[in-house]
Amino acid sequence: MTNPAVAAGEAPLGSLVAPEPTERPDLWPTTVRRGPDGALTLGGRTLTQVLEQAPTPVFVLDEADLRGRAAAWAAAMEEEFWPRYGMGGGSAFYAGKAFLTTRVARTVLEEGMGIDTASRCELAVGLAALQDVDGVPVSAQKTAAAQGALQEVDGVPPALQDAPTQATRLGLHGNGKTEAELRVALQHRVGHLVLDSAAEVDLAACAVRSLRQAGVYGPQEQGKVMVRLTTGVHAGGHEHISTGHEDQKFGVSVASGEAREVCERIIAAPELELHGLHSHIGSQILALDGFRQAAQVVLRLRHELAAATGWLCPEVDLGGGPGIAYTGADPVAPSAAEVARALAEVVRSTCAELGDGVPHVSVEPGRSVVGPTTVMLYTVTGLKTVQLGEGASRVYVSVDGGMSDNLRPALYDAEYTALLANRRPDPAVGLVRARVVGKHCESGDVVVRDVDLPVDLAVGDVLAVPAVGAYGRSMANNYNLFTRPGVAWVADGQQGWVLRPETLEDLLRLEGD
Ligand SMILES: Cc1ncc(COP(=O)(O)O)c(C=O)c1O
Ligand SMILES: N[C@@H](CCCC[NH3+])C(=O)O
Repeated sequence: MTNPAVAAGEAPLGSLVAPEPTERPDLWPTTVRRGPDGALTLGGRTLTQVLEQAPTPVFVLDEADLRGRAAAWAAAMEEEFWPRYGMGGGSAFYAGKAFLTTRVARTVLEEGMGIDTASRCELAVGLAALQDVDGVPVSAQKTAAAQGALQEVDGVPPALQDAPTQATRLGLHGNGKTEAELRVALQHRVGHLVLDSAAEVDLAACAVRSLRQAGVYGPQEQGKVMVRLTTGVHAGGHEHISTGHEDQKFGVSVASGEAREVCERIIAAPELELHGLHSHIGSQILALDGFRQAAQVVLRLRHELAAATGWLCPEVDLGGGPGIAYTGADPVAPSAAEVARALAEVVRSTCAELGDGVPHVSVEPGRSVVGPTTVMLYTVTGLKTVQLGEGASRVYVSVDGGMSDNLRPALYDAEYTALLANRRPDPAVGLVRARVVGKHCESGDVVVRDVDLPVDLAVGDVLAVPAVGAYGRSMANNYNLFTRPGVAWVADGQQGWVLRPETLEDLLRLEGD
């Protein structure tokens, strides 16, 4: 068979074939391989077995892989920053925004990570999981007034009235937090309550006063808070996911002096303790230099604050952001151990230069914990060939999902790849340049912009898109009243649902009169 040509200026045909799991293991969940029949197997289950219980479109999460990645991050931070090396200790918090359910939260907590949350419902899920895993006893001091405070926040279920009150393995982020949200976090003594603005300092102080009055806090007890700094370091895969530079909504600027003012206010406030300084420079970062630069800015501010006030912040949180590979064109991303080592080196040398003790150092990776653990399975529903002139053509491959289950291509021009999953591609049949598209009424509804697929691809074939675990299901939506796909877990030959597929009933349940 003669392969059709690709358009001028495009990558040569054959260069955009999705790597097999054996070729680029970093792209795929650890247990994915081809079975004897040529179809993929996931978590010890054949593709047919997976699809019998979880038809396409479906996310499939490899639970052993998630455990391994969470354990690797926890171990890397502990090993690099453990006090026996003269460091102040280290910890890793999973950024739940990447994908959070109670099961996912329990899994990462069991493997030694904390959980960073960014909304009241993420916090509620983190609290529920923490209670399951750590069994932290319910506060004996909980009063009716405090229960009233909890109820003020919609979406924090009554079950959380019994939540642990020493949730130091949780964090809460977000710009524009309300006093009620801050109060819930303070009531549960989340370990990383990251204030985002000067206004939040006042609200947090106010919340502590009300918790003292309610008897939830002792008369002198302080709320432990961190401050999110804007370090001026620009990094990340796309403008919309880069967050350390000055002209954006998060954090307080170090360069303008606002950060120092805000921190000094916290140090002076009787209700608050400045537990740490926080920096998050962006997401999908593959080079480590930005992290090093940001760490230096944070540590210098810590030094200046100590010189001015005598208070040396015990902790520094260097945020999330480590990237992953999405296609065969991406480099293999730095491992958790490599990132932790780079941070340890810069923290150690900068503190030595400044003459400061080394702080406890934490990180908040999301994408690199869950991203590669999950593949999306789609069924091919249609094929259309478009002639591009001069013999070039492109095949549009429609699948039974689209921008409602993966918004990243539309939002960030994100690149993905797709592998024929239900049979081994036959090298003898040749390739076509394909664009995998969804079923939504938008021409920008693209799942994979460019990929080379076998010429004999047919309706009914199954495609696997790797690396969709982070910001896939978590940013899924109901456009065109699509029901959001489920997330199946697979492990040791078993499977179940992390999240069941949404149904029409789920959508109709919310309708009003
Ligand atoms: C404050 C904060 N921490 C952690 C993360 C997690 O980032 P990533 O998934 O890139 O590791 C984000 C998202 O970019 C974030 O905004
Ligand atoms: N949602 C983004 C990452 C931003 C994370 C939040 N700060 C993505 O899909 O890449």
